[in-house]
Amino acid sequence: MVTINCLRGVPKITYTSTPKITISKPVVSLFSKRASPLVAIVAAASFSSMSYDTELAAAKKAASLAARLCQKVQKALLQSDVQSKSDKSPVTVADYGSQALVSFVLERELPSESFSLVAEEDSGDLRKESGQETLQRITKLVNDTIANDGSFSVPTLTAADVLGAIDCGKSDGGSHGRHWVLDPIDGTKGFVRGDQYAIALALLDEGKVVLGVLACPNLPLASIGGDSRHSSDDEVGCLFFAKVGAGTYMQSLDGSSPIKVHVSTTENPEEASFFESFEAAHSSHDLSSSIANKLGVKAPPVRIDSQAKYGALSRGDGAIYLRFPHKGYREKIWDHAAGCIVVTEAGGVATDAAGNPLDFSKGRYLDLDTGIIVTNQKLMPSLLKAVRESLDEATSSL
Ligand SMILES: Nc1ncnc2c1ncn2[C@@H]1O[C@H](COP(=O)(O)O)[C@@H](O)[C@H]1OP(=O)(O)O
Ligand SMILES: [Mg+2]
Ligand SMILES: [Mg+2]
Ligand SMILES: [Mg+2]
Repeated sequence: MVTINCLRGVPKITYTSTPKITISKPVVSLFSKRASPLVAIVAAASFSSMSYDTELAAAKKAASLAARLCQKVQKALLQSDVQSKSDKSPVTVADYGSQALVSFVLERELPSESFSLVAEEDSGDLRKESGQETLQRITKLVNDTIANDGSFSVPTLTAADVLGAIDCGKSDGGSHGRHWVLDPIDGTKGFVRGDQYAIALALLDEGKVVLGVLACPNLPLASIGGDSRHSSDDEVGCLFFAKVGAGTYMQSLDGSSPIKVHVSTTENPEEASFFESFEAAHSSHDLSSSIANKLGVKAPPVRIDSQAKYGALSRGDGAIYLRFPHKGYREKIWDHAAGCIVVTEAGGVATDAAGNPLDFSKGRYLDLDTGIIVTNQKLMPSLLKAVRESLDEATSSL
């Protein structure tokens, strides 16, 4: 049985092997030219032989457009644009606007697809009386970005359309079918500070990440090597993309020709610089420092926000990424899905602290042992050993 869940009041179509088709809602959507059941059956039949080219093109377009919206907001960020969520983490008009735009673009560009989106933000706060001004600002940002792009002929979106597009991201994901996975702004704290952030979009098919796109508007096109700061002359704005079995590419967000990228091939930890979170509250800097010492890494850590770390690693700017959130924090799939395929298709390996591959099939959260480590194939065994020793020491000193 193949179940296609269409959100936003569009049809829920259920197929059984008979095939029996049930359409539980009328085919009505402002955005979609929805698939007929016949088209959907054909799509289901050719499921296993998909090349994901159309999906990748749609994902690149969605992330690039969202990046434009974010760049505009970051340039003139107002204090009133930043709010606090119930977990005390920040959210801005750009996080919401980016999520609405990506949701809108995917549905427009992939009209014959089932559409399930697992995304970070929800519209709860925007539906409150206190959220109305923010909602108007987001709606304007989304409409302005669509109008400036010029490739969609749609009526102006209403605030209700924008709320609906944001709430498409409520899917639970899982191991069956296809699910888009979105972090509309990964690294919101970096975004607010004027530093690095990423729009991270991936596609899961039967629980596996099959494509990923990372738009990193502030990441220099040239290597950031051992220094996360860059001069104002450096050209910035990178788009990384990867498809299962097809490698990882990078192009400028302005649309230069893509170049194939590869992780660092160094086997020598002394030459290997490592990335970690800018925010000490997101990852234990003490633990990474202990691991780096054991491994013999000489260079100081390169601290940058967001999945831009995975992008930079995929082109060999550094050789290791260490992430050890503090006790009680649960990693979400949208914080790693796109980055993971970008780095693995570039020849890297991403595992949890025990060396298990990251499993994106368990729903909205990653279920993992302690932390996330990323490096190349050659360095992974010695990195795992250093991680184990450092974790043992940290436990015995408690
Ligand atoms: N307390 C926390 N511990 C670890 N990661 C966090 C925490 N709070 C938010 N994050 C998420 O960590 C990621 C960025 O971390 P870093 O820049 O350190 O890699 C983001 O996905 C961010 O969410 P968000 O997407 O809301 O910015
Ligand atoms: Mg957040
Ligand atoms: Mg995030
Ligand atoms: Mg986010």
